[in-house]
Amino acid sequence: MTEIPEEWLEKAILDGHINFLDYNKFTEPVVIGVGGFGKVFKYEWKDTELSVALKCLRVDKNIDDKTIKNFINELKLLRKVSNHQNIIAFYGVTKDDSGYYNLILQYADNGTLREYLEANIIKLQWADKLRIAKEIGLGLLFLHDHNIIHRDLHSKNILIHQGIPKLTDFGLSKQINETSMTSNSIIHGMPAYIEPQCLIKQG
Ligand SMILES: Nc1ncnc2c1ncn2[C@@H]1O[C@H](COP(=O)(O)OP(=O)(O)OP(=O)(O)O)[C@@H](O)[C@H]1O
Repeated sequence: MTEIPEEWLEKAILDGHINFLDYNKFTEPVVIGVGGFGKVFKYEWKDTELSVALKCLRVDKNIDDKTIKNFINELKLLRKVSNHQNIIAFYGVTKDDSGYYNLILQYADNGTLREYLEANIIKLQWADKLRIAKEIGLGLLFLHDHNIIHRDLHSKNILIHQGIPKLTDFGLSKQINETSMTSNSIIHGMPAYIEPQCLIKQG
């Protein structure tokens, strides 16, 4: 049966599978980035004193089904794995004043790994770099233990919060099961980070 992504989301909220939070719980929006789904804002979450990142799915007439599917895919996978220290925390969804759904994510205060390395390259010791590499590995291991492959891992999809790496951006990720193991040969992700073997096999 074909699943209509937005209907799936509404049903999951209604059935209590996804935490839905009132948009008025979030204050002081600041734009922090723009991604495939739309703008990303930093907000302060009243009641918790946490900063959060709201990732908006801007559904206008130009949006394609693939973008909505990636958004829902990210949400489904985050639900399963976001309780690991090296994966961005996922708190639920909200609907903004324009009626758009937003993912509510932990705010990473040091930005992306790429930005963090650029800003701290002189200060960082080998021990820090090794710890970061090890923690990225732990995040990946946790994904793989849940049969999830990220498929778009690069330095802009790893965020740093208080010096700790957090894997993010699961839009292209995939839950592996027996049927999908053999059937998918499409290449995804940022070209510079794609495993060379994948390109050879395509040739
Ligand atoms: N949780 C977060 N904490 C801090 N900054 C974030 C967070 N999520 C996203 N950002 C910022 O917003 C930018 C865009 O994020 P997003 O994940 O939507 O897009 P992307 O990875 O650039 O694009 P795409 O979704 O198309 O792969 C990031 O590069 C980062 O700078």
